[in-house]
Amino acid sequence: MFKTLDVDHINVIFNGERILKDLSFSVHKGEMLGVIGPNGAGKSTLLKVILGLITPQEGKVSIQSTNKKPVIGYVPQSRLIDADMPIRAWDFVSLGLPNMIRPWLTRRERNKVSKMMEETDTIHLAMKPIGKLSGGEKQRVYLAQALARDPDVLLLDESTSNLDPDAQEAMTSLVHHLCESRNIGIIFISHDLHLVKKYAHRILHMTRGQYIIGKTEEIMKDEKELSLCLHPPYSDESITSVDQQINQEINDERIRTY
Ligand SMILES: Nc1ncnc2c1ncn2[C@@H]1O[C@H](COP(=O)(O)OP(=O)(O)OP(=O)(O)O)[C@@H](O)[C@H]1O
Repeated sequence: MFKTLDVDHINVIFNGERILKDLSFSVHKGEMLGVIGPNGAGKSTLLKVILGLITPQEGKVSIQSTNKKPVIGYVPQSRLIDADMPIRAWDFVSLGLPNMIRPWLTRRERNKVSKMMEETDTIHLAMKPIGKLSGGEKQRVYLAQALARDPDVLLLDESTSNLDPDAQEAMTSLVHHLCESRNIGIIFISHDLHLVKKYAHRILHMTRGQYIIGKTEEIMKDEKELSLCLHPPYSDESITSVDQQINQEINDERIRTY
């Protein structure tokens, strides 16, 4: 059973530039931490450090769990999957099972795959080729695959951002439900403040080298300011003369074409 994930004084430097600076926080069981911040703030880097894909120059990540080897599930924003890939959604989910050294599945493992697909409402897609599923269907299948490992911690990197608003809401609500029913820890990166506000228990707001972490209502107190900081308004002054020239050429082309 999962207890806590501790991120302890993490420092990451890329090409002499400090991307993560002395970042520390914890995620507890049954908690969903929303991570927000502008492009380049280091959000994905943080997830890669937790996954062990990037070794920080300083600091460490530890997971307290009754499992001898704590498991991390990961759902990316998207995956390159060939539309003609001859693999069914059911088999794709089974690839998430731990210790798959046999070429066959035991009855227990088969039941597990079916259960994960039922929980993520994808069982009706089980026999369809993965490449033929819609974006929203694929994301739910990726989630089922990540859950098949019985993760202590689940990491989602903008994993709903390609979906329409209803599908985003449905998937985030499902993840929120799984977090509480399985008592796992979830970290989800999102640029959608509405979703973060509704589903995160706490929020980590990252900017380059500066972090604020707190309860959702606390961080969202200045929602308008936060929104401006994450999505700066479009301004005519930011258009350079080169941009203007390109826009003019595009308009001229349109006039010529139509
Ligand atoms: N492997 C790497 N080598 C060098 N620089 C990197 C590497 N990975 C990321 N960076 C740089 O680190 C910074 C943070 O990148 P990161 O992907 O973590 O940002 P992010 O907050 O997830 O941004 P976004 O919201 O755009 O996804 C960026 O400037 C990026 O170019």
